[in-house]
Amino acid sequence: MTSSTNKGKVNPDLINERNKCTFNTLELTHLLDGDEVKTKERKSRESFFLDDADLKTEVPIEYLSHKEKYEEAVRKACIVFRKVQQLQNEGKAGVDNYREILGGQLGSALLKDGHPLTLHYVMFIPTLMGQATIQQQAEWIQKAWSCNIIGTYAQTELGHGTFIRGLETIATYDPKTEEFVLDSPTLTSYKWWPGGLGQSANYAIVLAQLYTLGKCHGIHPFIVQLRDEETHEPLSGIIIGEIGCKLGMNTTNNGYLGFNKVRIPRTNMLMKNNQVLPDGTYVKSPSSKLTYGTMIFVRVVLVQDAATYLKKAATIATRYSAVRHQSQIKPNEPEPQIIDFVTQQHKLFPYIATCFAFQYSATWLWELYNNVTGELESGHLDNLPELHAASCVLKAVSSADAALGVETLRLACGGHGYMTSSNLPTTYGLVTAMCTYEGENTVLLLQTARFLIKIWQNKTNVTNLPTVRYLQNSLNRNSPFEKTVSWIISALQQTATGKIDLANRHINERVKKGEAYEDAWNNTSIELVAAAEIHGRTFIVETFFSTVQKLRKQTSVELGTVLSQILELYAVYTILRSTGDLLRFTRTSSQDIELLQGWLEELLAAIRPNAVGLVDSFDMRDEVLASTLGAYDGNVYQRLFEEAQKSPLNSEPVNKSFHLYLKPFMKSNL
Ligand SMILES: CCCCCCCCCCCCCCCCCCCCCC(=O)SCCNC(=O)CCNC(=O)[C@H](O)C(C)(C)COP(=O)(O)OP(=O)(O)OC[C@H]1O[C@@H](n2cnc3c(N)ncnc32)[C@H](O)[C@@H]1OP(=O)(O)O
Ligand SMILES: Cc1cc2nc3c(=O)[nH]c(=O)nc-3n(C[C@H](O)[C@H](O)[C@H](O)COP(=O)(O)OP(=O)(O)OC[C@H]3O[C@@H](n4cnc5c(N)ncnc54)[C@H](O)[C@@H]3O)c2cc1C
Repeated sequence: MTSSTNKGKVNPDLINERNKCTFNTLELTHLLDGDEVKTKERKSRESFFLDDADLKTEVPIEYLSHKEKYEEAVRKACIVFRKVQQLQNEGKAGVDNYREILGGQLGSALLKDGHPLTLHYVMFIPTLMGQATIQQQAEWIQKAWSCNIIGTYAQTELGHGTFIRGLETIATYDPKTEEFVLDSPTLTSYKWWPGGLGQSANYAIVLAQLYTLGKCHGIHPFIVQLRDEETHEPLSGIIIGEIGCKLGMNTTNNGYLGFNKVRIPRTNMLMKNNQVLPDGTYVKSPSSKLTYGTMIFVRVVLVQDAATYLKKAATIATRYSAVRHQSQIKPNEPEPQIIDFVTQQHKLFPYIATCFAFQYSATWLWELYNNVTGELESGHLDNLPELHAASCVLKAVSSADAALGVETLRLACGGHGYMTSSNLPTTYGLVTAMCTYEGENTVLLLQTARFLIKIWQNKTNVTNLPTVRYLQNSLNRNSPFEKTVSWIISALQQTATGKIDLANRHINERVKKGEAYEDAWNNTSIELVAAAEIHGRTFIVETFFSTVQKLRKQTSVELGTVLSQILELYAVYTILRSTGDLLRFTRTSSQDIELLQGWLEELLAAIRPNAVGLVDSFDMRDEVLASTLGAYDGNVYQRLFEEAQKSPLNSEPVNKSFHLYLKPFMKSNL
């Protein structure tokens, strides 16, 4: 295995685990990357960034002040972006590469607590590409690609993040000067949160309520210059700053922004979808939701990012569990590796399986996204609702499970998992943010529920809608328990259908009793969210199943067996999370649940010899893991001790506070 960059002696427990592994880890690495060539390319990109001496930080960032953290992050971000441009010029920077460079793989290795310029690539450029006219793209895109301007995406305000129709920033068209006047009429209308906005970006896409000829037309995107291109001073009428410390992502430079009657040319409204003509006439696009396109794009790419962060945490916790010994299983026997406790396996292995499950759903979603955006370009909007519903539920489920997974894996490392040097707390900070940004998860699940209920109520023909095809006939499917993934999928589908049907009945009952439909919806929303969630999980299991079926045709028998085991584990674990619903909505009996539990335990035992091999296959370099507990060589205790020496408190034998406070306190008597 080549993932190690650390030349230290490998811990004997890990050597033993690697010797036990029943499959070729390199074969799995290639499969996860796509093929051998892609693995080689990824590794060469990793070296290109990680071996650059200028991108290393001497002092752990945790010991820097807030300001120093930011300054160090900008220093590195500029080097990273320069290198990205170099890749671009060599034609080596596709979306997958940006994903690595900005997300959980390389991004979080280079800038551990967030990148102050990410929004430039993740939302600013994609919005220009998706919402600007050809002429506007000619004006802005090149400047943005070459980073002559750095942008962000300024949508959320102090008062509104979710309900974007309620945004208060105003852009009023003045036909006399052919300009828009941007204004923040209230404190709650100040933009609040955009990444890089504080001190980094000099441009932003600003979402504002458009007024022309006295009429409001809802929110629209505008490109707005915020700072002077030479001095970086805020332009006249721009009130700007950083929002302060957060649970995590403390180097992303999230900012606030207010406008005091700031004028921008008419041509700075992004007009691919809707237009304002010079005389102020408003020309409407076929769908008002096209303005929301960048949000869909980011939700889609986040599913892969959730998988990547989970891979990182799973690698750290699994390797640590192999080298950590504690307690006794039988008296007078040596202390076992903690990975031999079945409860520990239950914390680790389902999340290893989840990494695969999310990666395969992310690939599926990315393909759907490309197909549907291609159709949108030629004016076909038919598949947009399904893309929106699928991206909402997959973003919500993957980020929620990744956050829960990272926290579970942190707990699985006991006290040492609480050290920032384990990198699990910082990873949690990055992942839990995903549950909120780009659409708060409950809100997104309700969007998917809206789609599901609409289909259920209207008895829509679902033949051509892959994510909901199962709704056609699964309500009354009552097959007896079989120890197969197909049975689990069928039972999950039946459960999801039952929950959708029940939520729908409850809405109808409430309406019949005289409630307004919207109140009935709100009063049924606990059930609606639960229905959407199980619908999402069902889809993830189904996609995992069909992917493994395909992959098994090309893998060795040994790897094929392991892939089937982790698929089964993910499926059984998922269905057991819904035991209550299974008993309610299918003919599953209490004995069947016992059989499922037995199956889960068998799978944990079957996967045990390959656990380290599986996470080794993720092939995350030590610099990517950045963890005292997760390094390839497993030298956990040396690393913990070495990292502790970096604490500034250890640089002198006696701290001045002893003389200032402790000693007088200890010597004085009341
Ligand atoms: C450059 C090259 C490429 C390289 C790039 C490569 C990149 C790779 C990078 C990889 C590393 C990643 C690193 C990450 C770093 C972190 C970055 C952090 C970023 C964080 C940024 C943010 O955080 S940025 C703000 C996001 N802020 C939201 O996310 C607000 C949520 N809030 C709503 O999104 C709406 O407010 C909400 C609720 C829908 C209601 O909207 P609403 O009230 O208008 O609509 P209604 O509910 O009334 O629904 C009315 C009808 O619209 C339908 N509909 C609604 N939305 C639709 C839609 N999008 N598309 C179609 N249809 C839609 C709906 O289905 C209904 O349809 P119907 O009527 O037929 O049923
Ligand atoms: C780290 C981070 C980075 C961000 N970056 C950006 C950025 O670059 N650009 C940008 O514009 N924004 C950004 N945001 C803002 C982000 O998109 C919003 O915070 C997010 O959309 C949630 O909106 P909110 O904060 O208004 O939450 P709220 O909507 O106020 O949510 C609070 C609670 O209300 C509930 N709730 C709200 N509406 C409903 C409803 N209709 N039904 C049921 N429950 C509801 C939610 O479920 C939640 O429990 C960022 C946020 C974070 C945390």
